[in-house]
Amino acid sequence: MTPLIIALDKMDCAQALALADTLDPAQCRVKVGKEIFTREGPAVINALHAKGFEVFLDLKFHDIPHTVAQAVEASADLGVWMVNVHAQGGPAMLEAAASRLAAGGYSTKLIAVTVLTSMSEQELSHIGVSGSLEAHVTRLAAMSFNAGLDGVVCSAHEASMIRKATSDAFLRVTPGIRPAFAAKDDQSRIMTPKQALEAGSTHLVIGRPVTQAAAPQHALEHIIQELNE
Ligand SMILES: O=C(O)c1cc(=O)[nH]c(=O)n1[C@@H]1O[C@H](COP(=O)(O)O)[C@@H](O)[C@H]1O
Repeated sequence: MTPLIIALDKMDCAQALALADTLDPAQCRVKVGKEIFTREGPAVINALHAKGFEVFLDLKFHDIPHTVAQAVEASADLGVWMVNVHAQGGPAMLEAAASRLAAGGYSTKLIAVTVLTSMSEQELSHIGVSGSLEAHVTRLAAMSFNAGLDGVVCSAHEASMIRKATSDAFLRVTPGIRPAFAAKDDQSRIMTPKQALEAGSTHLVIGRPVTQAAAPQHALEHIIQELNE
């Protein structure tokens, strides 16, 4: 199955579905995030499922364990392929979420955001995290692995380190992907799709380079071509 996940950001339901119509569910999965889900709710997920897409619901839950377990279960009830939480919520929160999905027999994958790809080491120090960014990401990834999650969201720069600290099967979902033809935007720790897979990513989250392109399907095909070169 394809490693590509296209982030449907900054859109309403009609725009997201129009964009999805230009994409091929055999070539990518789609990610529904806070902006569109807050506007449109589960209807957008149902519509994307009806078009044959597997959906990553990216709401990055971060709350007390009980609340997050309930929210993750509610997401799984929507039939989504993947859902995420913030690893910074701590081991009890992560374990509550993972064990709730396991107890319910859900196949929805649960992953945790380590350190956002927009953050630099300097910014991390502003929120009181001392030491290297890599060490912090690895610590959060190991914690997520031990709590029974399926993987993490991280920068491709950290993917190989995380694989070593966890397992090959532990998913490394990496945003901050910028094909050779695209602008960096607000992302800080970026890589091209090909570099990211070579560096140990299992899945690539790509938003603006595809969604803001004049011809999104053409941009997606360009990325697939870059991957195959
Ligand atoms: O969880 C995410 O998907 C995520 C985590 C992270 O650390 N950085 C990050 O950029 N993302 C998401 O990945 C997508 C990246 O979009 P582009 O920067 O437009 O490619 C956005 O939907 C972000 O919300």
